[in-house]
Amino acid sequence: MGKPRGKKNARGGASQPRSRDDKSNDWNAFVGTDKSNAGFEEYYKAQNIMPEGEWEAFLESLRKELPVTFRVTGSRAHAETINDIIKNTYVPNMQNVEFEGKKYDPPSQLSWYPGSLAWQVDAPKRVVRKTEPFKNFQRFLVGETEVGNLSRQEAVSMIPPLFLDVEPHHLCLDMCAAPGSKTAQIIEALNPHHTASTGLLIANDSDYKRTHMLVHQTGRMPSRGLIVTNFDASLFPSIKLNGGKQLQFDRILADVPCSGDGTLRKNLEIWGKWGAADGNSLHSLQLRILERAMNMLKPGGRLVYSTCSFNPSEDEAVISAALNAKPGRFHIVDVSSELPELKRRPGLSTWKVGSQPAVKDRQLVWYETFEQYKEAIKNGEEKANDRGKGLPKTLWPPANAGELNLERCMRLLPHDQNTGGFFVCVLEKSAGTSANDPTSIEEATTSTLKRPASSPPPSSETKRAREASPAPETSATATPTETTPAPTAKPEDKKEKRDLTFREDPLSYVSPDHEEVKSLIERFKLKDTFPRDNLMVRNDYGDPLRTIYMTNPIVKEIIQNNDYTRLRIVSAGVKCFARQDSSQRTEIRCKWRTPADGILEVLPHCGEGVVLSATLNELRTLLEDHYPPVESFKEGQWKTIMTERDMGCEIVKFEAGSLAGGELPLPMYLPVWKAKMSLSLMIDKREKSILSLRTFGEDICKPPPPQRDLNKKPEEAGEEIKAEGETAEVPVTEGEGEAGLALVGEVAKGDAEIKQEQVLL
Ligand SMILES: C[S@@+](CC[C@H](N)C(=O)[O-])C[C@H]1O[C@@H](n2cnc3c(N)ncnc32)[C@H](O)[C@@H]1O
Repeated sequence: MGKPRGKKNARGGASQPRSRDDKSNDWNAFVGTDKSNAGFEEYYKAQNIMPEGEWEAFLESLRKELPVTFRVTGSRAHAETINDIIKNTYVPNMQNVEFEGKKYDPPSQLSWYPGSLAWQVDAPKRVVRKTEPFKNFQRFLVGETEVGNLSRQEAVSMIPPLFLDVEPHHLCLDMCAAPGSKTAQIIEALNPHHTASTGLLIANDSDYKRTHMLVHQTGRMPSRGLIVTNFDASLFPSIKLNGGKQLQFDRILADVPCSGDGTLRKNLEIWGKWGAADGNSLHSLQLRILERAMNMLKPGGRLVYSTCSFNPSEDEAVISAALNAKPGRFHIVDVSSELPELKRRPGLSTWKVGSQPAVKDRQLVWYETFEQYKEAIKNGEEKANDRGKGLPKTLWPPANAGELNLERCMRLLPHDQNTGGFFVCVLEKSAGTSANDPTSIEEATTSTLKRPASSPPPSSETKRAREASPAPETSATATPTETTPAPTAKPEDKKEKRDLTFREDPLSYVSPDHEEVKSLIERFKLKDTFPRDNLMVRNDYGDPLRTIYMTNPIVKEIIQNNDYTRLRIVSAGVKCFARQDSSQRTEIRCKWRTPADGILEVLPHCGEGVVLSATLNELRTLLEDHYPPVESFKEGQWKTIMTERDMGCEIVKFEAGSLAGGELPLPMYLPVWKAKMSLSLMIDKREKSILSLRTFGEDICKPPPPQRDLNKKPEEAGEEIKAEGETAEVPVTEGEGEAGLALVGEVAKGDAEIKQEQVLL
């Protein structure tokens, strides 16, 4: 089976290859420009996805604007507090909102969502834009989403991870993960109280650019147990562990690319493009992804298969074909008692297969059986190809469909609870199943050679590491020195050949005795709990050059037993320390700061007196000026402490409360850089502005002074001299937008593409 062709649609699948402009298909004669599509109606009426009497309600619901829904991100210590703010501050203010003579309800909680942590806003966008209470609420939503306390997500899309039933020790795989909303839910489940999880999540997507969306998205919910990979999920490689063991997953989510007709309420273009061929052509890829997932699942493990398509050819047909490919080894789990308030429809045990040949009227042709279809091909009545492929036999209901418990699958219909459409099936592997499944397609699917080269050039970290370190051939035998320590011992010698088409930076672990690690331990008074042997860098030689990531032991085991290019690892762990470029570098004992992303990971290991307390007075000054002199702060404990502190990074806890014209509902941890005479809040300017708006109701941040070329003298660079000959220290992050903002314990990242998907209301 080939990859879907044509442009990608909202669900990452192939879109209708025949475009609206394809005159030969007489498109406009077939498809209305309004929200209707005769082929869609004919197809789904025939499928009996609901009783006939409900058809009009179904269509009517599909034509309505989809309500905005969002989750309070579950693993935050402050989730309840955020939920209470919505419930007790905003909702009461949104009673009795009237617009153009009509009353609109305030946001309501989704009854089926655990802990009532998910919300729905029914008011249409224009009401939100034009009425003060909703406008205020929107500002709150945008701010909290930016900092990662809320996550905008379609209600039905929240469902699959809930049925995955993830526990903190689980080894999980999210096969088609981008942009990452379900990935975030799995991370939350792995880290329920933001404790260091022993579990693993590999978040994978075949689209390289989208893996970077994943990296940004998961930056809001950093996890030491996270790896992001870039693979065709149907070819996902086997992963080696210590002692030659092979990794098997406790939980796998296969949220596969699909035709996406369940998203008709928000992707209106689907009304014009829908065709039965879309679902038919995706079936085989979906099946291969599901079968690959089945092979990698631990006996007794759970696998959730989901699509946002109503189409049985992408849903029940895939499930039954996969079950029949492994008779007796998997069963569909009866989850009718889980999430009892969630209305769902049972899966179908029989369905129809329709073909839409590329002829003028795009008439649907039904084929009762595969044999009938073959006969039609033979007689020349049907082209041998639907999208050039021919329909696979597995599209038709198998003879044993009635025995597979397909009714345990769930179809979410829009008119049941005012949502989009979705299909979810929970599968479990029998506990007695052999780990090495004899029908495993592993051998045939693990070769990275099959993957086209599509990687970007190496990043600056790699280049820098290559410049700073000996060439790989010689480094293996080089004697370790202070500055280029040997990589930590690996359990086995890596014999795998590198896939040179994959050009992300390598990963290696820093020696726990490295001088830079010692400087971190000294600066942050890191306790014995600090996982100093789990510090990873993005170069081959264990050199902490710019960024240090923290991983957990299972991630380390994977990285040390598998060539990173074979696994196509885009990122791993949490960015915990970033080197601070500074004009005063030589005088600074510890040249590392904690980026806001990683602050929560470092926090539990910090010794007494490391975390400094501050108020909104200090925050105001730090936001107003990029490098406020210590002098400029009000007299008090903060100023006294700051005057005495060594240069370097401080972790500051800004206490909750109302002060200085601002309000902070929850405490917030942020990194502050202490220079000789001045301070600097170490978040990027965009995040400063967001924080300012959120806390002080206005953007109080002055524009940053021009960045100084550190190779030039201040006077050459035209730099402002701050005080007593001290030059302003330009906080050099790894690119604007990279620094996160750890508010209420979590982080946010800027990413234009994610923003597009996440624009609230
Ligand atoms: C429905 S979206 C996934 C949505 C995601 N699970 C979420 O909740 O944010 C499908 C994703 O599958 C990816 N995809 C398409 N074909 C794939 C393949 N063969 N292997 C892995 N991912 C694939 C697309 O790039 C797209 O990001």
